[in-house]
Amino acid sequence: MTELSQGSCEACRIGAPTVDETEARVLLQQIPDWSLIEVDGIKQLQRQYKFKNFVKAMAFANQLAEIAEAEGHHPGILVEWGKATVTWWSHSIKGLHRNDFVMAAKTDGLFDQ
Ligand SMILES: C[C@H](O)[C@H](O)[C@H]1CNC2=NC(N)=NC(=O)C2=N1
Repeated sequence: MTELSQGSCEACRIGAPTVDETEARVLLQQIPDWSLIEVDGIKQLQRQYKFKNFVKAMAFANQLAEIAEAEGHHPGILVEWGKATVTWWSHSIKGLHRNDFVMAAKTDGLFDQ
C-alpha cells in the first residue's frame, strides 16, 4: 500500500486548492497506473480495472461506492463487461484536489485486496 492511500479525504469545499501540474506529476508517481486526462477543460484521474466478468466488475463498483460514501467524495464509474473505468476529480473546484489522488490510491488498495 502506498503512502497516499493512508491519507484521509477532507470534504471537498468550493475554494479548496487545486493541485498544479508539477504537484500532479509528483503525486502520479505513487499511482503509476492512473492517467491524467482533461475533459471539457477539467483535469481528472482515470484508470481502467479488468475483471473476469460483469458481475465482478459490478461488485468492485459497489465496494468503491461504499468507500466513496464513507469519504463523502465520489468518483465517476463506468462498468462494462470485464472492466470498470474509474475517474476521480473534485466537482466543487472543477479540477484535481490532493484528495483525488488519495482516493485513487484507495481505489488501487481495494482492487489489490
Ligand atoms: C455536499 C457533498 O458533500 C458534496 O457535493 C460533495 C459530494 N461528493 C463529491 N465528490 C467529488 N468528487 N467532488 C465533489 O466536489 C463532491 N462534493
